[in-house]
Amino acid sequence: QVSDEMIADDQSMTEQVVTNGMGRDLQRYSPLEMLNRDNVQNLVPAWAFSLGGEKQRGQETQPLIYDGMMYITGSYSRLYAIDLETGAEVWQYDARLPEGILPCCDVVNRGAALYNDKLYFGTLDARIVALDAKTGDVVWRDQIADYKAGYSYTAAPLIVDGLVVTGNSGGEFGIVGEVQARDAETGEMVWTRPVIEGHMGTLNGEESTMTGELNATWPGDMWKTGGGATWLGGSYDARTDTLIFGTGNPAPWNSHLRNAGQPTEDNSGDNLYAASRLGIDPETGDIKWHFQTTPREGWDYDGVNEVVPYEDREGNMRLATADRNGFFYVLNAEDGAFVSAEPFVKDITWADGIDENGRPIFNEENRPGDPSASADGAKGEVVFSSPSFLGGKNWMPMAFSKRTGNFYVPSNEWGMDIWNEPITYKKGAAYLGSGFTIKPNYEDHIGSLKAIDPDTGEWVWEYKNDAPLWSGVMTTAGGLVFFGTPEGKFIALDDETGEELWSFQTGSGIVGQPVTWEQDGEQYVSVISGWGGAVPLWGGEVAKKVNYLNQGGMLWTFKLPRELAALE
Ligand SMILES: O=C(O)c1cc(C(=O)O)c2c(n1)C(=O)C(=O)c1cc(C(=O)O)[nH]c1-2
Repeated sequence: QVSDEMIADDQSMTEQVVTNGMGRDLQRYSPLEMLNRDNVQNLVPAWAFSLGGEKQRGQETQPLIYDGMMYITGSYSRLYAIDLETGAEVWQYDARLPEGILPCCDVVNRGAALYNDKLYFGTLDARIVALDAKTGDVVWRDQIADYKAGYSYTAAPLIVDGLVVTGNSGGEFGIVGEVQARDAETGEMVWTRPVIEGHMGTLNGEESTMTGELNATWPGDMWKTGGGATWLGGSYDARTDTLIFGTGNPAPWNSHLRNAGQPTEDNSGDNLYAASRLGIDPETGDIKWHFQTTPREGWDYDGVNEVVPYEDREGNMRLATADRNGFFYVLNAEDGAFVSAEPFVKDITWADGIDENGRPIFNEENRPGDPSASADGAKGEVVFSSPSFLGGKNWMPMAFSKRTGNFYVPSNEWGMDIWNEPITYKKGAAYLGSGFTIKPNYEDHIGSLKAIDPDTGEWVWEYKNDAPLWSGVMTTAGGLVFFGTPEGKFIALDDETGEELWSFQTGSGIVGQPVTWEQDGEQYVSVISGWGGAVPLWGGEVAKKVNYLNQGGMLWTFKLPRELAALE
């Protein structure tokens, strides 16, 4: 049984990985050092596991490891239980999706959660399912929202105080972002927190508090379909007992329809709380603080990227997040107050920087134009903006190293031509009001893994990759940084220099999230391979450039054999 203590100590308990993020602070750091810079060249495959069938694409899962088992989710809302010793399948669960699901960005799932004797995972028809971890039998199942209205769910759930806490997806369909907390045992709803101003939360079945202030930052009824999907799930800072969720783009993309196209004296076009980070009370669902990365958002710069609690070199409790908009933010962990923001990509054109209050210094001429100002009203002025709407960084998680004190950030150097068009809301239909073409900013690379000193924002080193990076990163006390590439390589770098020390060709592009653990005195590393996610669907010319490999669905497990650990 996975206890609250095991969840709280997941980072230091090296024989298990029971949380998404290798700890609910999502540091993705392992204190294991058996495998290290001196012996990583001896890392060899132990076993591999195919997800089987025809559903070979978009494998974004992070494996969970507990009690001799590995649990992975697969694309198309599948979950597999695998024997950790042999790599043999023990059971599998297929959610059997209905026709007409509407995930915006591929049929992905990013992982499950473990608590007591159950596994929890989300499905593309916007459900949360609790399974018996031993048998795979359904214990309870509940609907998060209506998939016919464009809702889906791709994130890993988060377990806090006996609650299973979920986000939602659907920002491209004019849904309303929400965080929900259910009793993990029974599935009963405890609270809900819609994240767009004007909507009511609930607590124990009763209406609780309104989110924000009705119409304070949205014109007319636009808040009713305001987007802000909480589609990456959240983190938990135990030191302040705070859930931290990011919120996606406001809907529609066309900012001129949301009073966000022009600066206003009272910031009434900010469209709270889209493109923000929210600190939420796990007991009541109340918002404790908010920090909006992109007020007046107009480029699809979702604010969902993971927020990582950490201690800086002076012992301050901080939160770090690398936003789609290209800036790496440090916030105060107590109240989400702005501390600093520095660019983590080379070319940012939509803003000249971030001011001392954390607000962007907008470059107004790089905001896509208002179609209603054009001669026929059909298309606004086309502008070039960087980063592209897929972001300086997308969902693929960065890692913090307790060894170096640096963050390791998977980033992409690309921009886009973007324009606006008229659009009206229609249930279950795309609600963008924008068009775009992504362009690489450099000939020789789009992907760029950077080691970033959070105290200064300085880039310690950069590892360049031809294709856009789309996999999670993991650090270890052995001085290693693991990640994968769309070209199929699973790579270990030196955390101090960025030098490539080891790599393995996995056969398909990697968009998964690596983990490591200890078993019978030996260190193991796993990652899933299977190209997919938003790049092949939305990347246009860039996507063609990276179609090197076949689709896939293979979990690879590597180990450092005992007899090779001492060999250099
Ligand atoms: O607004 C949303 O609801 C939403 C959801 C998702 C998702 O759930 O996967 C993505 C996005 N937006 C998105 O903007 C995006 O770039 C994206 C990339 C991916 C992916 O898995 O590669 N998902 C999503």
